[in-house]
Amino acid sequence: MSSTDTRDPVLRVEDLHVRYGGSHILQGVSFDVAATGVTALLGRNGVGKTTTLKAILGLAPRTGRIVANGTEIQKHPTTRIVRDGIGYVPEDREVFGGLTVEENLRLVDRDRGIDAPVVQRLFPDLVPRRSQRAGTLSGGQQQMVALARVLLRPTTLLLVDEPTKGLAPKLVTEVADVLAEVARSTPVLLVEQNLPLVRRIADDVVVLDAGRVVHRGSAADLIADADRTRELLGVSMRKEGAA
Ligand SMILES: Nc1ncnc2c1ncn2[C@@H]1O[C@H](COP(=O)(O)OP(=O)(O)OP(=O)(O)O)[C@@H](O)[C@H]1O
Repeated sequence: MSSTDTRDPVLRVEDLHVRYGGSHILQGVSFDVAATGVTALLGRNGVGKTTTLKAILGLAPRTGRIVANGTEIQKHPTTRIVRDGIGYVPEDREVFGGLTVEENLRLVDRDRGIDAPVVQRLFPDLVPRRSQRAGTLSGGQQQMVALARVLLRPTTLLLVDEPTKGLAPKLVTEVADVLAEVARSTPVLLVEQNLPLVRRIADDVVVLDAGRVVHRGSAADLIADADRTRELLGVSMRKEGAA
């Protein structure tokens, strides 16, 4: 048996700092992302969640240690980090509204596009919409195009920033289902404000406050503790709350 534990994290972040000018945005953030399932990165508005994702990707000026798949990446440029398998779906989705679903996907995978097995398996709803302009899709379907575009490349870890922001409840559920399915094969670090969704699909949570980690643990345990959740996030779930 190798000494490598299958529970070794896919990502380890140690003492991550980000400064913008005189602002010290991340102040020594450390956490692991498990090699399976969904790890949710939570926190009130403006605490540094998006900055954490950008720092992992090299899109924010950072110091500290970041180990992905056993390799230190904190000195690598973004192009290499992405090429080595860290996928990123930013908050604004960035689909090309004037292009069809198929064209959006062919920009990444010229040969297979929507016919790629990963798209057929994870995003079957997109298949009959291959000739539809992406700008006319629902917000949930646009999110699926954005996810599919990233997953067309070999991905060992997927970073997803607030994928359900602004979506109607039914579409939130659709996106949650897709993310849960994605996470069966690719670990996900998810920034999300929707607690019912976090309870439904996340295994672990990391909570930031003012640029520091203030809580790490199981998603179910945190959300079951309404007082602690309210203390950390300013909101909590009623017991009967549903996703
Ligand atoms: N490029 C930048 N230059 C200067 N300050 C920035 C920059 N990007 C983010 N910030 C600041 O860093 C802090 C953290 O922002 P960030 O977007 O990471 O928070 P967040 O937790 O993702 O918030 P939200 O939930 O509102 O998206 C905020 O005070 C923000 O104004």
